Amino acid sequence: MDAGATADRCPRRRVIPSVAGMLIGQSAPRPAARVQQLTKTYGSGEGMVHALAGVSVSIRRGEFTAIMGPSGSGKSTLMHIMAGLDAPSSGQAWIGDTKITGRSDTELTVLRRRRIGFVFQAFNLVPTLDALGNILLPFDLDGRRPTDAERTRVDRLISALGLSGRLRHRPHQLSGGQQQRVAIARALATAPDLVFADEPTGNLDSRSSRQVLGLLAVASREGGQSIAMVTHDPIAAAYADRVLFLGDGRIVADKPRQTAEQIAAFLLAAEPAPETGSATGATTTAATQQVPA
Ligand SMILES: Nc1ncnc2c1ncn2[C@@H]1O[C@H](COP(=O)(O)OP(=O)(O)OP(=O)(O)O)[C@@H](O)[C@H]1O
Repeated sequence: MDAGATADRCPRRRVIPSVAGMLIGQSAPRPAARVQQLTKTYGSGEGMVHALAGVSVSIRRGEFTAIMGPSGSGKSTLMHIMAGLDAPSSGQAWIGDTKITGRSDTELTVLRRRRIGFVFQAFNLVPTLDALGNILLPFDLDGRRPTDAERTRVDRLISALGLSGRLRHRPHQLSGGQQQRVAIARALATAPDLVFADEPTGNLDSRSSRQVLGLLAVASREGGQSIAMVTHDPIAAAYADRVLFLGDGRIVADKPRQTAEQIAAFLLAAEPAPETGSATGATTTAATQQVPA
């Protein structure tokens, strides 16, 4: 683990000399995560799939980034490699200043536990723990109890997510949406530097979705947390500061905050052509073009 683990939260100020010899402070926050020339190939021969075909991109610190694209475009693969849950076929990945490609499973487990929060489609809740036990699990796994300030923060999350009346329920006693909200509270409980969320609103009604997206937006805007969220939903992506679009395992567009209508229009224009003829099994999109990191 590198020494930058705690320092990463506080972007260093890069000092550059002006022409007059004065020193001008310029904020140059390092990215929360980045990948370079990432490829991921599954299978071989005729069945080979290029899930990622040379992706270079950064998740900026303190920003809420949405990752969109057609089904099979590589969104989950990219997120899993960025989070150290999967290894690329080639290329490199960093979390903060820590290069994660080539690290051992043990090192990656500690890194994830300390610095990353996860919300996945399959909630990954522990069936034998009640909702509160699941929410507090990151502290248990780190071998410590929450501080008073952390407990206050957790209580606020529980209340904001409407879970106060469900804390003693085990996952099988909760609805899908409630389980999803428990997973979100757990992901944000330790205020990790970086939160990866894969379709976090996939199982939620529109009111719960707004609550969750609002929480993620506040976590980045006020808490300085960096959020990377995979979503198919233009309304969800409209909460983000930045929207990355994937197609054919490549970044095809990188846009600042968009309205849901702008996002939907872009997705429509990028829909796969009827006859793709792709040899790789990946889809060809009208808007496919590599965008530099
Ligand atoms: N374990 C695997 N074995 C073989 N192929 C895989 C595997 N995981 C993913 N793929 C393939 O890699 C490509 C990218 O998959 P990925 O799950 O990253 O796409 P996605 O954009 O997240 O899709 P969706 O929106 O449907 O979840 C797809 O063609 C998929 O079939």
